[in-house]
Amino acid sequence: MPDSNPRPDLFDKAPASPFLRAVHATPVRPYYRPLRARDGEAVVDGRKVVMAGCNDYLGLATDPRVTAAAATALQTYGTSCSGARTLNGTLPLHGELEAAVADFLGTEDAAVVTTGFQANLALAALFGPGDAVFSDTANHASLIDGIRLGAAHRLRYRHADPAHLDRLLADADPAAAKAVVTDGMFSMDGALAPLPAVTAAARRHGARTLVDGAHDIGLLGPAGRGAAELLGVHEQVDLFTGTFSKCFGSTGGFLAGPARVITHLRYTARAILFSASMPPPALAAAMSALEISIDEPWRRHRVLDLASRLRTRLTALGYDAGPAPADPAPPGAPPPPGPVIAVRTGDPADCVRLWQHLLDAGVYTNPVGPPAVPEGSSIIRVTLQATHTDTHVDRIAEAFATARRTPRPADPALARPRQPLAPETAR
Ligand SMILES: Cc1ncc(COP(=O)(O)O)c(C=O)c1O
Repeated sequence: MPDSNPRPDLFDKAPASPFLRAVHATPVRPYYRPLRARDGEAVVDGRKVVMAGCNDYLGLATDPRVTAAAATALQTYGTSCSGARTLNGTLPLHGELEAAVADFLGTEDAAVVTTGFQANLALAALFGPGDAVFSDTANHASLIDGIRLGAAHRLRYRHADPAHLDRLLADADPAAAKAVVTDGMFSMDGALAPLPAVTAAARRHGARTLVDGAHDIGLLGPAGRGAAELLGVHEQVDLFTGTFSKCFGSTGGFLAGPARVITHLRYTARAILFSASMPPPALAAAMSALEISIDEPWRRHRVLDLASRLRTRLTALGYDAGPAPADPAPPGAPPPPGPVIAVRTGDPADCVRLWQHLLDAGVYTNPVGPPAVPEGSSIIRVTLQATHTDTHVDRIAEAFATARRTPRPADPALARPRQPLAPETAR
């Protein structure tokens, strides 16, 4: 007799999201594709293509100096510290990297942690009961999770909307300790947070400003210290988080700010206390890449120049390649200055069809749907690197041009009304 009332099974899960279901209804399989990337190119399925979907913006992850530093640390210290910093997972390299990060950002202290995601989870240790945290709706998932793990009241302000933030701050309990939390450069479309207005609103209401510089520290600003430096408010930011996995050719994360805060986090943040520390090769690679990024500013100038040229070309082809001027809403907000170009595509099937066309034409990109972008939207996320040649960029532009010329039932990537990328729902 079949069980008329079967018990639910935890393992019976529907495909993750409408976006993924729609993608899986097509023959295109864009995710978890094994590849090997180096110097602006990648080998995918045995074929060499232009790599336009990698966050190694400064091209340092395969730089021989960085890999040699990692190899030396590997030989000297082994593969792993096999434990957390507190007890048995601290090498001299951890302290040296922390000093270098603090020196670079001009903060009193810094703590390095195993990933950038964990750096943001560690923030939970700051957010106690009775506190209030104000979060941009387009913040990275790790920031959202760090806030959720904490005990503070969470209030979300509309993406890049400091007037909305200001209103929420004004309405909040005056007795609550407050923090405003935002990405510096938003990961999916490369738009800058309006940090001058955000930090001003925070100050007006006695709130601390916490900025995740995962995509912009090492890249933007006169000294490469990030979006806050570029926008002239580096000193107004109270605490930075970041990663070594994008500009700094490695893996790992950091928090940088006042010594008393960093000490508090070292002793209380569960993401630090209960996880094995950054491994030796990653530490040495990050240290080497940080030094190179400081010594070789041409890298950031080069990638920003290439991105600006490519963005112009894609827009001229008719693509909605951002910045959507309405996206970072505030008047006078600067356009995305960085190496992330979001080509808006709309329908998931069209998004992955365009992705497949680009790959067939020899260009690897990233198709992105919800929850990384708002429900109902999708993008082809194109990223550039300092190690790209002009020819690489020509090939990217040409692949997009041929997609435009390829007849297809109404190509939705073209001439589509601009859609803001700010998620309306929590991720
Ligand atoms: C804005 C932002 N913060 C944090 C992270 C997490 O960094 P990591 O990859 O080092 O865990 C990412 C990674 O994509 C990110 O984009």
